[in-house]
Amino acid sequence: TVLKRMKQGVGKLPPGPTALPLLGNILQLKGKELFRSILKLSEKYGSVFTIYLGSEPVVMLCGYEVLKEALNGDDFAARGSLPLLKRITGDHGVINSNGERWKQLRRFSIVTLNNFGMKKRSIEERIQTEAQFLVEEFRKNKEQPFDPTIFFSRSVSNVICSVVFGDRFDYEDTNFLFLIITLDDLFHILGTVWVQLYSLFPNVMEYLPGPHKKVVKDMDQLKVFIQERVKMHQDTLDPNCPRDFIDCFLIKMDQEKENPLSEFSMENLVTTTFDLFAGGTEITSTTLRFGFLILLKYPEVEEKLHEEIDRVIGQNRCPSIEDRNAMPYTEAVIYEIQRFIDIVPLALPRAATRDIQFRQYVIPKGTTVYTVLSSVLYDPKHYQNPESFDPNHFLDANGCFKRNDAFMPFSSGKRMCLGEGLARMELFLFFTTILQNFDLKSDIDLKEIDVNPETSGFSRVPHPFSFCLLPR
Ligand code: HEM
Repeated sequence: TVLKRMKQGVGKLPPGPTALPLLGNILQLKGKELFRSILKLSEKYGSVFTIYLGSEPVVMLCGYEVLKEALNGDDFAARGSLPLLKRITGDHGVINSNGERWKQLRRFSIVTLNNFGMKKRSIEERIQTEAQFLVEEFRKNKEQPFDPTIFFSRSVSNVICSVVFGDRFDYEDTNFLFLIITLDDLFHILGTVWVQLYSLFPNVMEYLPGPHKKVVKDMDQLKVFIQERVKMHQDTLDPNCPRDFIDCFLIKMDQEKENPLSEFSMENLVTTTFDLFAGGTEITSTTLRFGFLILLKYPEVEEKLHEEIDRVIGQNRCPSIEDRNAMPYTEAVIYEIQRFIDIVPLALPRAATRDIQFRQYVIPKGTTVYTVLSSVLYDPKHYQNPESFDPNHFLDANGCFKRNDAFMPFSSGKRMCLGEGLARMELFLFFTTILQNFDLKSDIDLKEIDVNPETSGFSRVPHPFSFCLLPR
C-alpha cells in the first residue's frame, strides 16, 4: 500500500542508495553486519535516508537529535512489519500489535507489572531470591572454568516466570529447559540470513525448508505450554487474590466480557505472556553475560566495584534496589556496559502512523522505519570516547552518577521497552550479588579477551567464553 500511495504522488522519501528491481539494496546490506552497513550508508546519505528491502522502502533514522525528534509523540509509535514474528504471533500480543489492541495490552501490562512490584518490593524479592539461587549454583562449579550462558538464561528467565506463571522453576525442570532452549533457538535464527529472506519473501519461504520452519513449530509448542498453564490458572483462580500476571489477565477478561471493544481475549493473553517471556529473557541475560566478559577484561573496574559493594553493602546482607542511590560507580558501569554492547542496534521496526512531514521529507503512512540505536549510543557528539569502554561516560568530576540523554538502549517514547524497570532492577541485583560473593578470574590472558560483539542481524552477542568464580 505504501508503494501504491507513492505512485499516487503521496510522499517525498529521503534519498538513499539506488535500489535494484525486486532485490532492493540487498547487495549493500551485509546480513551479519546489517547495522554496520547501515551506519556506513548514513555517512554518505546523512542521518535520514531510505533503503529498499526487496521492493519495500524502509526509512532509517540515525543520531540522537533525529531520534529525539522522531520518538517524541505518536508519529512513529506503530510497530513495523516483522513477517516471522507475525507468522508466530499473528497480530496479537503487545510486541507485534498496533492501534487500540496495542494500547489496551501495553497499558495493562505496565500497570500489572507495576502492581506486582516492577518498581516495588515484591519483584525485588523475587530477583533477590533468584540471585541467591544463582550464587549457590555457581558455587557448585568449585572455581573451575565454565561457560556462564545457561546459568544467566535460567536465572533471568525464572524472574519473568515467577511474574507471569506465579512461580520459579527448578533449574533442572525439563519444561523449563524446553522454554529456554526454544527461545534461544528463536533468537539465534533472528540473527541469521533466514530471517532476512523470510522478511523479503514470506510467501515463498513458507514453502521452503530451513531453520525458520523449526522455529515456527517450536513456538507453536511454546504457545501450547502457555495455554496449559492458563488452563491450570483458570481451574485454581481466586479473583480476590491474583497470584501473577495470568491471574490478573483472567480477572480483566471476566470484567470486560460484555465490552465488545475489549482486547482481553484468550489469544491476547497467550501471546502477551509469550511476549513478556521472550522480551524478558534473552536480552537481559545476554547483557549480564556480556557485562561479565567486559569486567574480566578490565580488572581495575572490577576492583572498584568490589570496593563500592564492600563499603555500601558489606557481606552480611543481600543487595537491595535502594543501594543504587549510594552506588554511583556501579550504576555508571552498568549504564556503560549497556551503551558499549549496544545490544539491539536497530531496536525493533516501527511504522509511520500517518503521512508524516519529517524535516524536508514526507513519509507515507505505513512506511517501515528503523531507529538506529547504535548511532545514538555511539554518537560522538554525546560521548567523549564512544569506541572505548569507559564508565566515566556516566560519572561527573566528583564521582557522582551523570545522566546522558543519548542513553537509549531501551529506545524512547511511547513504544519504548516496557520492561525497562524490571531489566534495570535485574541488572543491578544480579551484578552486585555475584560480585559480592565472587572474584572473577579469566582462564585466558587478558590481552586475548575480545570484547567486540559477534553481530547477528537483530542483536549483538559476546564471543563464547568461560571464566572461574573464586568465592570471596
Ligand atoms: C537489558 C534489557 C532490555 C533491553 C535492552 C530491551 C530493549 C528493548 C527495545 C530496544 C525494544 C524495542 C522498542 C521499540 O519498539 O523501539 C523493546 C521492546 C519490548 N521489550 Fe524490552 N528490553 C529489555 C528487557 C525487557 C524485559 C525484562 C521485558 C519484560 C518485561 C521486556 C519486554 C519488552 C516488550 C513487551 C517490548 C515491546 C513493547 C511494545 O511494542 O510496546 N524487555 N525492548
